[in-house]
Amino acid sequence: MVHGAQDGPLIVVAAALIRDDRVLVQERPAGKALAGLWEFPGGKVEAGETCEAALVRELSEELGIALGSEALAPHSFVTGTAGDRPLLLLLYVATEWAGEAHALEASALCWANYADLCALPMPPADVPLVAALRPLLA
Ligand SMILES: Nc1nc2c([nH]c(=O)n2[C@H]2C[C@H](O)[C@@H](COP(=O)(O)OP(=O)(O)OP(=O)(O)O)O2)c(=O)[nH]1
Repeated sequence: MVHGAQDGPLIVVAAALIRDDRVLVQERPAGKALAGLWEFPGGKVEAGETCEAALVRELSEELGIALGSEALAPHSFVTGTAGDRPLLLLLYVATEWAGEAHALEASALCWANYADLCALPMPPADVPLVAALRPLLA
């Protein structure tokens, strides 16, 4: 996508889906930027979309699960870069959704406890998000 100097940061929304004190992370598939790294499911907010609507859409596309915006609790954020562009990544927490998560776009899924999460290779921007999730995980 072409972007200009007037553009703000790239806004990415992601979810920490928590079940039994574990969080769902997915492996970015071959062919995508950061392939092979593990991430929280989510993606870019499209023009005209609210952050919550974008995340509800991404969770449906990537995992096949359904939830309403009200099920997304704002949790933490980080700033970083995505390629040459400033990145603002907003992490929400959800504990209730409908359906079973499947890797519809990722190469694999993992329900990770805190030690698992620390051992998985993740994008550098995710490090503070992992630390912020510590109290919620086994
Ligand atoms: N979903 C997600 N993206 C992350 C995380 N950490 C991190 O640095 N990112 C970055 C990677 C990408 O530069 C960007 C997300 O872009 P993406 O390409 O996955 O978004 P998308 O699903 O809308 O993908 P696409 O339609 O453009 O292919 O945010 C994370 O934990 N989850």
